[in-house]
Amino acid sequence: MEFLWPEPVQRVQHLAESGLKCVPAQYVRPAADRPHLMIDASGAAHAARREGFQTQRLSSYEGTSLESIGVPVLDLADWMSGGERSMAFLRQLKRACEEWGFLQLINHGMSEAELDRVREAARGFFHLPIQEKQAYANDPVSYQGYGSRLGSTKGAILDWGDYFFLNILPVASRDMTKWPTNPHSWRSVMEDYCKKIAELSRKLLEALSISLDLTAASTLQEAFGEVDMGLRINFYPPCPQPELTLGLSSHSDPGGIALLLQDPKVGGLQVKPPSSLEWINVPVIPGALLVNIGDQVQILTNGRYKSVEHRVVTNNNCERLSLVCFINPGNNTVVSPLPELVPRNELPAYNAMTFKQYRSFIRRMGTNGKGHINSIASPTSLTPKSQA
Ligand SMILES: O=C(O)CCC(=O)C(=O)O
Ligand SMILES: [Fe+2]
Repeated sequence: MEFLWPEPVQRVQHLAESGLKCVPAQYVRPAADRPHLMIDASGAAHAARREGFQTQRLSSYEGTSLESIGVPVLDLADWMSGGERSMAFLRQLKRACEEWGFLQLINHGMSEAELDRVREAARGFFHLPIQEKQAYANDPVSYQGYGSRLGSTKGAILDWGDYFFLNILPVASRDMTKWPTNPHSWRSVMEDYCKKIAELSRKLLEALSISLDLTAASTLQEAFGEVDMGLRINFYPPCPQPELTLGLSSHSDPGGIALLLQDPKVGGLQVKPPSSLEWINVPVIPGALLVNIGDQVQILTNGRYKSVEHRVVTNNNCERLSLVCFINPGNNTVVSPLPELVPRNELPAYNAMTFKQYRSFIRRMGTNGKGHINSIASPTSLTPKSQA
């Protein structure tokens, strides 16, 4: 049986390649959601740090100290080295998860050359002829394959981007008919990359649990059950009017944690941490992996570690590619705040539900800032201010 999207699917890449000068109406965001971009002398649009302030080049941060960039940078070699260095790592991790929900991870064990091979295979698929790609078209039930929208609400405003999504774990959830055979290296490169990311995510979950002082009987790993892992490759073509659209509209990731490999040359990711009223550009640190907290970890930690709103802005001259691995609780795992993290005499801040039920929000309704998680905040709890 075929499951259909509510409207015929347009591939954004092919719209962009058709040379249109204006963005079609269904991609135009309401004024309040439009990115603040600045146009430089050559006519190229860049994301502005703040409206009216100087343009920050997204692709180059030479001469900028990492501290002044914003999103904290953590060195996994500190965690692996033990002793005082790993204690310092835990303190930085805790702070990053409480204040930013995002961190840039360096020395994670994968070389830049290796990451480039992953990006190259991923990009190769999007540059295949359209007919070849259409054979992998996804549907709104499994989501696996080549896609161009999130959510199946008729008439929704669409994002200026295409993607490729696959279930990776458990292995039984894979639909191998959706795994590209072209480029030839695609399957082996992605399989190998996902294996390494899964291994890295186990280290991160362990560090996260220790940073929360969780006891061995009640770790995040335990609470996740059998991990569900997904891979999403995002492809954002150049956009003729980037000031009207978003490559990916504001959302927090529904799952546990996400490990994101940015395009090494083209920025576009912006985050809005709880203490900020403005969107902050996330710089590209070549070779780093971005790690971010998803809604399930916010729920499990009773709001202590935050999933943070993020979005992607487009530009008018460069395509952008990113790869995200989502590490989630098992589909049928019931997720609710860990009792150890709920203050005595307080009710849990969130209602319990399975991850599968939770994920159906974004799959049905699309991105919605932090609306999905806020909708399951328990009304009787003292919801932390930052989620209001
Ligand atoms: O492309 C990016 O940098 C972000 C992608 C993202 O947030 C997602 O796929 O959930
Ligand atoms: Fe995301």
